[in-house]
Formats: sequence, C-alpha cells, structure tokens
Amino acid sequence: MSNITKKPTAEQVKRLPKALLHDHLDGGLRPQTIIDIAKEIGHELPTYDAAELAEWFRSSCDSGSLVLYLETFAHTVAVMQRRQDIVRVARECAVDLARDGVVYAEVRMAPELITEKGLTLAQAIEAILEGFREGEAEAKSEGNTIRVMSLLCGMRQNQLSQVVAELAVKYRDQGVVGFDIAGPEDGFPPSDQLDTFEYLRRENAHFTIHAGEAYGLPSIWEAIQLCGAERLGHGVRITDDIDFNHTPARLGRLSSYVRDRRVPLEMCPSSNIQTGVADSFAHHPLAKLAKLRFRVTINTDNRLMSATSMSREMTEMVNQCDWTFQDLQRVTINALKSAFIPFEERLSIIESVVKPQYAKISEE
Ligand SMILES: O=c1[nH]cnc2c1ncn2[C@H]1C[C@H](O)[C@@H](CO)O1
Ligand SMILES: [Zn+2]
Repeated sequence: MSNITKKPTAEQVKRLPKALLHDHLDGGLRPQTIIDIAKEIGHELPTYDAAELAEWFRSSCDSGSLVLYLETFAHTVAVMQRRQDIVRVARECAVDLARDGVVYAEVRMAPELITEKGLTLAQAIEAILEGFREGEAEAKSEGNTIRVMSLLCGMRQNQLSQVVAELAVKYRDQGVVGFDIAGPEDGFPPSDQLDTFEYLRRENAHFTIHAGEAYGLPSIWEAIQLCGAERLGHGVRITDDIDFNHTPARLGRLSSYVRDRRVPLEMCPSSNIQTGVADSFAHHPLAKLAKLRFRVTINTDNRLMSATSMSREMTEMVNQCDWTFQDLQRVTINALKSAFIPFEERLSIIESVVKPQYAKISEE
C-alpha cells in the first residue's frame, strides 16, 4: 500500500522538491541584508534589528489592503539601487529558495523600480541574472540544485511596459523566460497594456498577468480573453464565478473556460490572507479549486512580507486542509507543466526529480 495518500511531516515537506512560479525579488530580501545596505547608503528604516524588521514587514502587510501592502516595498526597493546590491539580493534569493527545497523557480522583478541611481533597465536586468547564476552556484556548493529563471514585470501604474516587454524578448536566451504586470489592480485593467501583450504574442513570448487578486472577474476575463495571458497571477477571485452551494459546484462560463483550458492559477494563500481575500488557509479557495481540478499552483508571492516560504505554504495546506503527499505532488507537477521553460526541460524535472523524490520520501 503506497503512502502517497498520507500527510507528510513538516520536515518531509521541507525536503520534497518544490517548484515556484510566483515570487517577487523585492518581496523576499533577508532582513539583515536590508539593514546592511540601508546603513551603507543612508536609507532610514523603521528599525535596525533584523527580527524586529521582519516583524515590521509582516505586521505592516496585515492591513487587508493591497495598496497598503504595496507601500512596504519602498524599503526593499530603496536598497536595490546599486548594481552590487541587486546581485547580492538575487544571489541570496536563489540560495534561500534552494535551502527550502525549491528546485525550480521563476522569480519576478520590475526593473523600472531599480534605476533610481542611474542604472539602465538593461544593467538592472543583467545584475538580477548575474545574481541568480551566482546563487545557483552557491546553492550547488551547499549540496542543493536549483534553477532560477527571471520574469520581468511592468508596473501597471507606469508607462514602461512596452520597453520592459521588449527587454524580456531581448534577454529571452539569457535567463528571462517571461513577462508580467504588477502593482495596484483596481483602476489599472490589463487592457491598458493591450498593445504590449499583442507585441509579446507576435514574438511568441510567454506572459502571466496579476489578475483576480484585489479586483474580480472583469480583470480575469480581460487578462485571458483580451490580452491572452497564459497564466493568472493569483486568479483567486475566479471563485466569484463558481456556485459552491450546489453539489457538485456549478461553474459559470468564465470559470469553466479557465478549467477547461487548464489555465494555471498562481495561488499565494498567505499573501491573500494579508490582503483580505480569505481569513485562513482553511478558508482559502485553494483547496476547493484543487478539488475541482483547476490547474492550481502554490506560491509564496512575497516571502518577507508574509514571513513565509514554500515549505510553510505547503505545510499549512497539510495542517489546515489535510493535504497529502499526493496533493502536494499534484500542485508541484502543475507548476512545472505551467513553467515558461521549454517542454522537454519541464518534463525532465518532473520525471527525474519530482516523481522519484516523492516516491522515496513518501515511503520513509
Ligand atoms: O501580490 C501582488 N500584487 C500586485 N503587485 C505586487 C504583488 N506583490 C508585489 N507586487 C509588486 C510590488 C513590487 O515592487 C513589484 C515588483 O516585484 O510587484
Ligand atoms: Zn505577486
């Protein structure tokens, strides 16, 4: 009898191979790194104690509002303006993810936010890519294998998406695998950037769109049907088109389309709990959507702001929703199937890393 339907321990979750599609580079800095750099450049912080700073970010992001949540990024972005600091932050990101058992990650950043001290967008992107390569090597020296690819974001409230999208295409063979738009959702519909998404499609380039997080179904509909998004960042508000009061649940036209077309949902439960979408993992729609066999994935969004990790997100699903090895393996395979790297490379990680490790660890 296989143990795949059993619940893993937290320690086993940590060792299981994980895939991460939605993590912001400026949302995952080590508190001590922020303090080190802030002191060097004279940036004022709420506190210079690492534990207190970590708690400041977490509690400031607990407001129930995406707009207030996003204000905390002023401090992380402030310490990512020099080339060497961007490289360091990206290197540490790769190392930290690898220590948590992540084997594949797509980490996103808006390069337009880190050019305040004179770096060009291209130099900012090159610093991120250099940091990831260094981090992969450092992880290897610690015995962890990870592949970290980059997604470039345009900020919805700025006018730079087209330039950033062109750079995503230019750097597509150097580690950039796709594009996204981030920032406040309400008032900035995806169709504002329609020309850019049409450009990316003409270039056969990959993109995901933050949609259905702080705003509902119209945002999801635009992202998929007008803009052609391959994946949805969050997408959690797709539940507005599902009637759970019936058994089985009744799906509307849009939620049926999302499920039928296997549109990947990059779900980030802790982040959603902080911005007011749900009050706990137990009540977050992730488990219900997984049961309905949507192509759900589990992600961190901002590890610093949510004081989280992939292991923690997964362990909470085990503890609060009775998720088993099988459930965790399914979201991991979903993530790899939905990754923006070439098909055979996705398959290779699924077949040679994920399946064998799940088989081994679940039989312990
Ligand atoms: O969850 C999010 N929704 C929308 N925008 C976000 C989220 N998390 C981070 N961002 C923004 C703030 C960052 O500065 C930017 C680039 O990573 O993306
Ligand atoms: Zn996000």
